[in-house]
Amino acid sequence: MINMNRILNNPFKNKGTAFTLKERQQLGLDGLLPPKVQTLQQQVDQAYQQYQSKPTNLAKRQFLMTIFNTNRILFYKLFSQHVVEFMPIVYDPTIAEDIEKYSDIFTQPQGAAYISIDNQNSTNAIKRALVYASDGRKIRLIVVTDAQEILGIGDWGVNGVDICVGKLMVYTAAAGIDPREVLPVVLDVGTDNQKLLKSPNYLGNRHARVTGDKYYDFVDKFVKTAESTFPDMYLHFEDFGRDNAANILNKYRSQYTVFNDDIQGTGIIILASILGALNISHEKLTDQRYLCFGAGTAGTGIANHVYREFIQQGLSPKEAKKHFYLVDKQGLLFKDDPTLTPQQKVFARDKSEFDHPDRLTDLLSVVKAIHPTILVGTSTAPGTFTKQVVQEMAAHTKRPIICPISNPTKLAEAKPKDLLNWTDGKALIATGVPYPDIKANNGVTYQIGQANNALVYPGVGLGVLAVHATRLSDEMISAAAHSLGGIVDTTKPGAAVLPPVSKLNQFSNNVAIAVAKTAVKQGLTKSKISVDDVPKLVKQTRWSPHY
Ligand SMILES: NC(=O)c1ccc[n+]([C@@H]2O[C@H](COP(=O)([O-])OP(=O)(O)OC[C@H]3O[C@@H](n4cnc5c(N)ncnc54)[C@H](O)[C@@H]3O)[C@@H](O)[C@H]2O)c1
Ligand SMILES: O=C(O)C[C@H](O)C(=O)O
Ligand SMILES: [Mn+2]
Repeated sequence: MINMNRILNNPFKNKGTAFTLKERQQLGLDGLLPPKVQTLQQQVDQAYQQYQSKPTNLAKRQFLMTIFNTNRILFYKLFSQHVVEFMPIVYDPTIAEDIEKYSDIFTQPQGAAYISIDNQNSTNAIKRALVYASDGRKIRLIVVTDAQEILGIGDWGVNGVDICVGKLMVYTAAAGIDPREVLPVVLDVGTDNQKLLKSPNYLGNRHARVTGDKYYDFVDKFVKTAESTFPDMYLHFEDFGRDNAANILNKYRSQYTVFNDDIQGTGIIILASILGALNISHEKLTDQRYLCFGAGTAGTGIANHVYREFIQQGLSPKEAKKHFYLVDKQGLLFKDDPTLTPQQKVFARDKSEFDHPDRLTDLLSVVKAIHPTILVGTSTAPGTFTKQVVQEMAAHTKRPIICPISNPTKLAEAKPKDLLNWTDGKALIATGVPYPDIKANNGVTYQIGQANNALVYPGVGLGVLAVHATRLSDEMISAAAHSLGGIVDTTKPGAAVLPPVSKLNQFSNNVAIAVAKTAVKQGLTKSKISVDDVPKLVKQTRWSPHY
């Protein structure tokens, strides 16, 4: 009896109606399923019919989560046949709505590990949570969040667990990461979200965020316990707050194989977007002037990776820095500002460079003063790339590169259709969420590249796992960005700056091979591997859904 329950209730083992009659007998499942034995494809088709009947995106997501919670193979087979359609449902933007409502609509813990600073703040308690949640599985990938800065929607406390589950789904759908080897983890250190603290339904710790040493000690216990419990594990940090994200990455990256998606994943995808745009415009990177709008975790992370590419392409660090400008709430960031974060300080400017520095307090004035050729929005401030800003930028460069990537959709700095219309189709655009093709006023149909880190982090993970990389180096990150080139036909009018999501599987493979080869060349693998073996190892590491 116990055995039977374990199998039908174990999403990693359950096949549902696809258990053959013989299996049903052997496993003690006689009479526990309707008589018809279905193939995986029949289950997929039937599930897809049900999916289509759901009235809203949230209802669609919840339906898919039911499949996810009962049968992972069915879920991933279904996902694999509808990647483009499902990405915005299981992931961004629908996931944002799901996170906001998580406690109100809670039905299932989704196989995550919940680690609370209140009652699990010890190595033993953390280890127990990790061991119980992994239930005997060998974990090779953890996505962890403390949910302080979820997408652009802010602090969502324990509700943020969804982003880890969603990111992991994309790992498997895009790059074939074995779903049995992954674990979503949420660190609940409290929340400063008053709405949650007041809500009777809220399921997390009901107090303000713990900060300072106590917070860092807790994170440290988690990292060390996770690393010792799962020694062959790649640790992905997601949506930590601006004051902590870079600190945590920098603290652990020379010791463990860790990755911060908002800093590094976003760095890769925007660098790839820029390289893709320059392939279309035939301009040189080192001729560009870069303006970051919203200099937080993602903004400064991206700037840093693009800056490295300037150096890669021959500029000295001092020369390269001259091409970068950061704007945040206060306007252009200057060195004498005592509120700058360490990441902002790197690119802050001298007031003496400008005639009227005190006037540079809004985006339009800064654009007028510096004439950027690349504008990247990570501000969470919707609609801030106005017609005036964009036309001012376009007046001084032939093909302005514009990336409004604040998520979800409602927070984007601009809509791609407007950007195209305001610039007569000249803007080279990448957005955070997917957009359908756009027919602009000039008659050309434009494809819009999706600059979401989801296009690259799965491939990076696959590469790391395939060769058991011991660190994730800047060189591996740069290789990932470069590997996205050559897929789009850049001669076609309206070509996108990035390859389409429909080719996610193909280019995740390219990313994985590039990352893994670089790790091998740098000697950053657990054992010695030949570069020639990398494609084979990547292929072997890819899991695919079948019974
Ligand atoms: N497309 C992607 O792959 C991707 C990846 C990471 C982050 N993002 C998006 O980027 C945004 C920022 O994320 P983050 O993690 O860096 O958050 P963050 O809080 O670290 O950074 C946001 C920054 O914007 C600044 N800001 C807020 N309002 C502003 C305004 N009106 N004008 C100028 N600056 C303003 C804040 O002061 C802060 O420095 C989010 O919407 C997130 O979804 C997208
Ligand atoms: O989750 C996403 O859609 C991308 C990114 O990591 C973000 O924080 O916005
Ligand atoms: Mn994120």
